[in-house]
Amino acid sequence: MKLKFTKMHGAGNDFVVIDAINQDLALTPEQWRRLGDRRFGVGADQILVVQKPEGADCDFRYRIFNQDGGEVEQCGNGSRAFVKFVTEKGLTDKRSIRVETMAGVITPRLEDDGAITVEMSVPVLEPALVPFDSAGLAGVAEGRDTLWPLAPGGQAVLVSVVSMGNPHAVQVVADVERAPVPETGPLIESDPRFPKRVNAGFMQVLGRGHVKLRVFERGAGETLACGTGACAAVVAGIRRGLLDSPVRVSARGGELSVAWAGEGAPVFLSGPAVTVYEGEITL
Ligand SMILES: N[C@H](CCC[C@H](N)C(=O)O)C(=O)O
Repeated sequence: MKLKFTKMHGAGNDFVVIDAINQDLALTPEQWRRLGDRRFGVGADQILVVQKPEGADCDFRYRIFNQDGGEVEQCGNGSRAFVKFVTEKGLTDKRSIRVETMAGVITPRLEDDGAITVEMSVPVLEPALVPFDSAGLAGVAEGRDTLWPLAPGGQAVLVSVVSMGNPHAVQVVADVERAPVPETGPLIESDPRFPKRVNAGFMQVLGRGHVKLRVFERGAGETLACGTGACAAVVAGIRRGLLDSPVRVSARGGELSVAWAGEGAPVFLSGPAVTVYEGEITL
C-alpha cells in the first residue's frame, strides 16, 4: 500500500505524521515497524496519527506510537508538530485546537509569531498513579517532593516520579553531558517498579530558571528532546525547591520553555515545530 506522510521534528525529537482522516491507515504490525525503522523505512522517534475526534467537544484525536511500536498516552513535542501539521494541511482554520489523547484533552496553540504553546495536563504526583511501586522503599522528602531510591546497575540514584499522562522518573545530575544516560537510562526504563516502564530524565540545574535535560525515552531510547520529559523535570524541580516557573529547558536538539503554577494546575510547554519534508512510502 502507498502511504503519504510528513516528516517533522520538535527540537530534534522526530516524527512521522500521518493524516488518517483522508487516507485509510490499516497497517499490519510489520508495516508499522517498517514505517518507523530508520533503515528499512522512514524512521522516527514516534509516529503520530491524526484522526477525527470521538467526543463532540474536540477538534481531533491524536494517537502516538513509539519507535518500538507501542502506543502511548502523550507526546509534548508531538503536540506542537500536530497543530502545525493540521494547520498546514488545511484540516482546520483554528489556531487553538482541542485534541483528544489517551491521557485526556490537550490544547496546542499556534501563536501569531509562529511559536507554539501547548496546555498539557495537570501532572499526576501520587506515585501509585504514575504508576510507580514504592512498596518497601524509604522515600526522601525534599521540599514538596519525595525522592525514591533506585539502583540501576548498582548505581544509587534518587528519582522524582511524575506522570504527564505518560510516566517519568527524573533525577538531578551535576553534568548531563557526563551522566551515564546510555548505561542507566535503559535500566531505569525497564525497572520493574514501573509496571508501564518509564521515561528516564537526567536534569542539570543551571539556575532557578534554566536547566539542561537529557531523556532516555520509553520505547525510543535517548531522543534529542522530550516535551513531556521537560514538563516532568520542571515540575520535579519546582517541587524540590530548585526552580521557579517559567523554566528554560535546554535539550540536545533545541530549547523548550515550561511554565507551571503549582499542584492542581496544568503545565504549559512552548517550543519549535518544523516540517522537514513530505513523502510517500510503499509498505
Ligand atoms: N516515549 C514517550 C512518548 C513520547 C514522549 C516525548 N517524545 C515527548 O515529546 O513528550 C513515552 O513512551 O511515554
